[in-house]
Amino acid sequence: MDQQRLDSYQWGASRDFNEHVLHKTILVGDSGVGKTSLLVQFDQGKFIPGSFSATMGIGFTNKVVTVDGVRVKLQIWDTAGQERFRSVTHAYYRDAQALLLLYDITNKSSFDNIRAWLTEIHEYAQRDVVIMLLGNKADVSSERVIRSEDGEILAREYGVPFMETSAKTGMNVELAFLAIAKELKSRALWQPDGPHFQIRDFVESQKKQPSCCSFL
Ligand SMILES: Nc1nc2c(ncn2[C@@H]2O[C@H](COP(=O)(O)OP(=O)(O)OP(=O)(O)O)[C@@H](O)[C@H]2O)c(=O)[nH]1
Repeated sequence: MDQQRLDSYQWGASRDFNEHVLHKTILVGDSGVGKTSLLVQFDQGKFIPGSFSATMGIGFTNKVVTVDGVRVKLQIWDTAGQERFRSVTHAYYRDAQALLLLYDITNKSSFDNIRAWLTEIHEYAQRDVVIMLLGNKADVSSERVIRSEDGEILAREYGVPFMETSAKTGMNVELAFLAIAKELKSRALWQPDGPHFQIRDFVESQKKQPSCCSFL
């Protein structure tokens, strides 16, 4: 890899974060599936239990993820899941490079609505946007109504990677963002003769690790 290209990808022309290569990533899914909680867990490593306050509109958090020694900058947008904000959030899809699409494993309608979300994504987002499906609240096993296999089947149908997460315990939260960062870095620094990163293969290989996907 050409060092100059790598340096300009990592550091940009100045030390101003906003002038670096920022990969815009958006969290979408029904209201209450845990988008804000997932972002707070990833950004601050904590879960704030208690009353649910729905996101109004949209906001973002900048986060640096180190991938194979390279700094990858994600600008993560947290959108409001409520229907009344939908026209606002559509406008943000266009320049998104990645979309994390969440449902709640304890809420059937949030899973059933995934197809509608994917239709919207295909209508408003770029054709090559990276999409990852996440079944959140995996810690609430007693209230589970969507089997992990159902998530797998749906993800396979749409050709997107899938994993279950818990914003409460942190399960797979870093892994989900790491996978997205790896894919975006690989695309940004793509070389014709270099290895091509496959996000679905990466996610599947990580799920097979003994340390993966535990609720403990
Ligand atoms: N047990 C458990 N509760 C969760 C998890 N993620 C979120 N919650 C709870 O679910 C509720 C909704 O979470 P939010 O993160 O606000 O959901 P949201 O998707 O951002 O909702 P909108 O802003 O309306 O789109 C809150 O009470 C959270 O504490 C999780 O992984 N496990």
